[in-house]
Amino acid sequence: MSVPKIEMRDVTKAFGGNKVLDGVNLTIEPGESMAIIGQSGSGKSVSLKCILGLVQPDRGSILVDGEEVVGTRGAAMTRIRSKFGLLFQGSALFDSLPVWRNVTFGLTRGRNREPAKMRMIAQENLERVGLDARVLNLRPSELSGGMQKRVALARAIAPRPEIIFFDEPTTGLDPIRADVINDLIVSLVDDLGVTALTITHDMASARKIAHRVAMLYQGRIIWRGPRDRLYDSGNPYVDQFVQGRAVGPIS
Ligand SMILES: Nc1ncnc2c1ncn2[C@@H]1O[C@H](COP(=O)(O)OP(=O)(O)OP(=O)(O)O)[C@@H](O)[C@H]1O
Repeated sequence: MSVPKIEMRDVTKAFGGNKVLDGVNLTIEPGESMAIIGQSGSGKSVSLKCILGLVQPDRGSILVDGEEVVGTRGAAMTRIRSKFGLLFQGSALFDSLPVWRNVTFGLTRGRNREPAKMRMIAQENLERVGLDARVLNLRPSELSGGMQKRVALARAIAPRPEIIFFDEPTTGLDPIRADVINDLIVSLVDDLGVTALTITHDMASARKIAHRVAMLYQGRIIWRGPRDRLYDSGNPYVDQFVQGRAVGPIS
């Protein structure tokens, strides 16, 4: 078997007396698209930050291509992070910069390097997300929320990361625009052959984007399975959550 792209082993994290992760185990294979679902406050973002090396777990191990992330700093962590692309929840574009510089930000680290080449790279990545050259010189605030998401997607893929993290990719979009973004994510993941990890409470998005879904509850992964089992999991916690019922084992 190949080495998993990402492996979380018994990851535990508390903030003061609040035990947020209580032994999370999760394996994501190369080329796989995984979604973590769970209630607000269930620790989805904390799990993501642990993988990114932004939060240090109290216990456990996180391996990326077999390399330990926990406790890794400096140049070694920078090298691991160079494999990552991230689509933030609120798009997080810089409004002081035109679209093309936003898209190439990860390549130039904010410096104005080789503008002609960077504009070409921006244009190529914008085309991949269905935007044409007319947006290159616009400011993000001149775009709709759906277009801003596309620009943020173009920025996430521009450095050709091996792993892309999608943090609530459909938040703030109407259901139709959300579905357009879901479709785009599916085709980008397929075309670029990347590994993807999405955290979301949008079930339609999880079902569309992910090959497999894992549910976090009380600090543990209580269910994992293929996306077409999400509504047929046989797990009362998953059932209640995906159907959005107020009554059930989750109080
Ligand atoms: N830096 C921190 N310091 C203290 N507590 C934190 C910190 N980061 C997260 N928490 C706590 O950890 C818990 C889980 O938060 P997290 O943001 O991971 O939830 P989530 O599942 O991503 O929720 P949402 O869907 O609302 O984004 C919350 O109770 C939160 O208050």
